[in-house]
Amino acid sequence: MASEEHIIDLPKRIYVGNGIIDKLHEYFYQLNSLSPFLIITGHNIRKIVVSKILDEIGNIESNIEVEEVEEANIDEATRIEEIAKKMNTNTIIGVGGGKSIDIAKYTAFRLNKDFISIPTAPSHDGITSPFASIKGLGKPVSMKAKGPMAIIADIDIMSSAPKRLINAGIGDTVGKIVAVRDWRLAAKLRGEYYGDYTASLALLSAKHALNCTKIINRDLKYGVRLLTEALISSGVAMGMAGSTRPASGSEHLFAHAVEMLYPNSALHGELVGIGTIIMAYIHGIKWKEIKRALARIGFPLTAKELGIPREIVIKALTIAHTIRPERYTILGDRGLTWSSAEKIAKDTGIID
Ligand SMILES: NC(=O)C1=CN([C@@H]2O[C@H](COP(=O)(O)OP(=O)(O)OC[C@H]3O[C@@H](n4cnc5c(N)ncnc54)[C@H](OP(=O)(O)O)[C@@H]3O)[C@@H](O)[C@H]2O)C=CC1
Ligand SMILES: O=C(CO)COP(=O)(O)O
Ligand SMILES: [Zn+2]
Repeated sequence: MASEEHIIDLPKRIYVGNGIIDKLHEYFYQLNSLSPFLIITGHNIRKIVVSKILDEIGNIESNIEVEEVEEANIDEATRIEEIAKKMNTNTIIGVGGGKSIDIAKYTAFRLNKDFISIPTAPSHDGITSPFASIKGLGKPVSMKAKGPMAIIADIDIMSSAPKRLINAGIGDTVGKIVAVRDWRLAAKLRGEYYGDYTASLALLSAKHALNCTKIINRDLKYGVRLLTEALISSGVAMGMAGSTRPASGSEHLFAHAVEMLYPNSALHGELVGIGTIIMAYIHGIKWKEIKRALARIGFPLTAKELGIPREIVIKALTIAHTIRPERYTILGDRGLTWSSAEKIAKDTGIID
């Protein structure tokens, strides 16, 4: 069965390297980026990174505004959209983690402006993807947004992010092992279109993330570079598929369910990592190997370590299948019962 027609949304340029934030002015010139610029960032990143960006481009290009966001939710998105309209911006730049990047790309999509992605942590694969997770829009899953015209990934900055954020990026990426399995299952059982090429690309990212767990403890910068490339590539897979299907299956449904029931308790990638172990167990694939790899980097592997009550884990497993019923996964249409969810969470060591 052929997929529906869709536009493949890919970045024009990807800059990756050490200390490249100092070359920003040159890159903006190469990209022919149009001012006024609106920079979307978070409170911490404004101090650590945006000040450097302003030093680099601000003295030449004075037409810049900086706005901090607290959460990727619809209220913040609406506020930023009003600001962007008022200043008549042409280019929206997301500088930070997934939250700032998502608000930037969502606003750029709404107003049909250019979007530039400047990640400061390798914590999620939204760096490249033309999708954004905005809370308060009804469902906790991502929606269409603007893909970046360019990505500027400074490995020095990304390596200086807290270890927890780097580990979260590995968690988000190993999740593709399950996402692709779910997709294949949907193709077999439901006749859904399965994109072999984009699935392979997502799996390649997961393979590199697993490999990263052997490298990152002894060579942080090389490990972060490898991980960043895997995250970018996973975003490309989503852009090519025209959906998050290659990158999000039942492991993400579990993460979304926990986030709904117990908001802001853990990072997105941490929940995806736990979800991957659980769903790999249900699929009957290498869940122990994934768990061992994550243990190597000090990834939180229990609900206790994440500060999430065991009942939330079990409840999340029982409702995960209801979050995106149109996307078939190993959880099927009926999901897990309380007792089976409890057994699986115990067998995988996520709860006592
Ligand atoms: N669109 C997509 O396809 C995807 C979207 N996502 C979304 O991304 C979000 C998760 O992103 P994540 O990055 O984990 O979380 P956040 O963007 O919330 O960032 C977490 C924290 O890390 C801080 N931070 C970022 N970089 C650094 C750094 N270099 N040094 C010190 N602190 C830093 C941020 O600071 P500050 O407060 O200043 O920003 C923030 O406080 C979720 O909302 C998720 O849904 C995830 C995957 C894919
Ligand atoms: O987080 C994502 C991919 O890593 C996006 O997935 P969702 O479409 O489930 O929000
Ligand atoms: Zn994710």
